[in-house]
Amino acid sequence: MIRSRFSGTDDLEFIPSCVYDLIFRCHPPPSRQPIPSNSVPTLAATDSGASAKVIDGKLVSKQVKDEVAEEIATMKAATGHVPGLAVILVGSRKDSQTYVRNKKKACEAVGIKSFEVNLPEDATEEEVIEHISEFNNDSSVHGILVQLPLPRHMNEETILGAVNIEKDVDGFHPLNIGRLAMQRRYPLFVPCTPKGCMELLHRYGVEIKGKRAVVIGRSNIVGMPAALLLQKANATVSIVHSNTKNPEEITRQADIVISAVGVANLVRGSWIKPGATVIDVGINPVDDAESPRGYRLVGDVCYEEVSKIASAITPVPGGVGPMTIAMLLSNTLESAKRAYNFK
Ligand SMILES: NC(=O)C1=CN([C@@H]2O[C@H](COP(=O)(O)OP(=O)(O)OC[C@H]3O[C@@H](n4cnc5c(N)ncnc54)[C@H](OP(=O)(O)O)[C@@H]3O)[C@@H](O)[C@H]2O)C=CC1
Ligand SMILES: Nc1nc(=O)c2c([nH]1)NC[C@@H]1CN(c3ccc(C(=O)N[C@@H](CCC(=O)O)C(=O)O)cc3)C=[N+]21
Repeated sequence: MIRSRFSGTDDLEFIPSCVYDLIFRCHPPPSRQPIPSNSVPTLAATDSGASAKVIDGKLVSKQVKDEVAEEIATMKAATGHVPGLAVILVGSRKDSQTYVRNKKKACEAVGIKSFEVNLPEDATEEEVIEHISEFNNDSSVHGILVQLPLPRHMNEETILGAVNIEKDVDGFHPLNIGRLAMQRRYPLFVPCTPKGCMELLHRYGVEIKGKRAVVIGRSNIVGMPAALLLQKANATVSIVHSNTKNPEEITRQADIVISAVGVANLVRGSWIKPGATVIDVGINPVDDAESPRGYRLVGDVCYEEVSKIASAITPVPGGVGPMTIAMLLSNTLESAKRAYNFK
């Protein structure tokens, strides 16, 4: 019965208020892992003009993955169970195939069992939902990820809404997003990329409370949840998007900038307040004949300029990207711990 209520966004309108209370009852935020002794050093304020500290997503993601692997081993010893993550890929986009392959490898490395379904580009929405339902009912699966983007003939909302919210390790279900947007409420899962940005800020000791933050981009999977998380952490948040008239002036007010746009070198040095912390989510391929792939990846931020003005900056690659995967593993472990009541 519950599953049918959660099975599509249209159904949300029909949830009576008593059920709403139940769904949105306060869920405590997950406890934070202690920062290990080999943790990254806390940032010291840098003078403007000096070179920014590099926020090393590869290093932090390794720390997170080590912590996840250790907890999984302990859970396995105590319960006999390991977490399971199911990934559904529709179509044959090369970039999506690479992401899925990398997720699978990362799962194996920490002891998460991975399940994979590959469907052709012309699969129907019903077929995808059938696979989701199977995973919803499989007790060895604790996380379900539907790789985005989906083919254009599919309704993303309907498909993401079919995932059991207790297995929504991407945090994309409308109810999890809804909880993120509510005061004093917490979702069962926070979307991995924005969660990875927050984890980087936290582990590098960047203060958020009372600071001004600007998020560039407002997509459902990155910009919007990133802005909500910063606001929940008591920053004063502005959002810059494609219709914003004076993005440079607004961004220059920020102590913390998160850019998630998909335009190479959009954010120039002149956009940044001296000493700001800059998190670059963008992943943009640019032609490079010298690279074995024929292209290399750059962020949204003009690294050369901004690293001279900011106090700290994430590189691309090696910044937010590896954190996204680490947070997916962490969310999957969190889900399995809940399923087995393992603290
Ligand atoms: N590192 C990681 O783990 C991940 C990286 N990414 C990368 O992050 C980037 C963004 O991804 P995603 O959020 O999915 O992208 P979307 O295309 O869904 O959203 C882009 C956002 O940027 C805004 N925008 C577009 N052009 C401009 C502009 N000139 N100035 C200001 N805002 C602009 C859009 O505004 P509007 O709403 O008005 O259209 C939109 O809100 C991509 O490069 C993607 O590859 C994505 C996911 C994970
Ligand atoms: N349901 C769903 N969930 C997602 O989280 C999701 C998705 N769909 N669709 C696509 C985007 C993109 N994304 C990235 C993950 C890792 C890197 C990553 O590890 N990047 C490396 C570089 C990798 C390379 O070199 O190719 C880095 O930045 O260092 C990047 C991007 C997750 N996404």
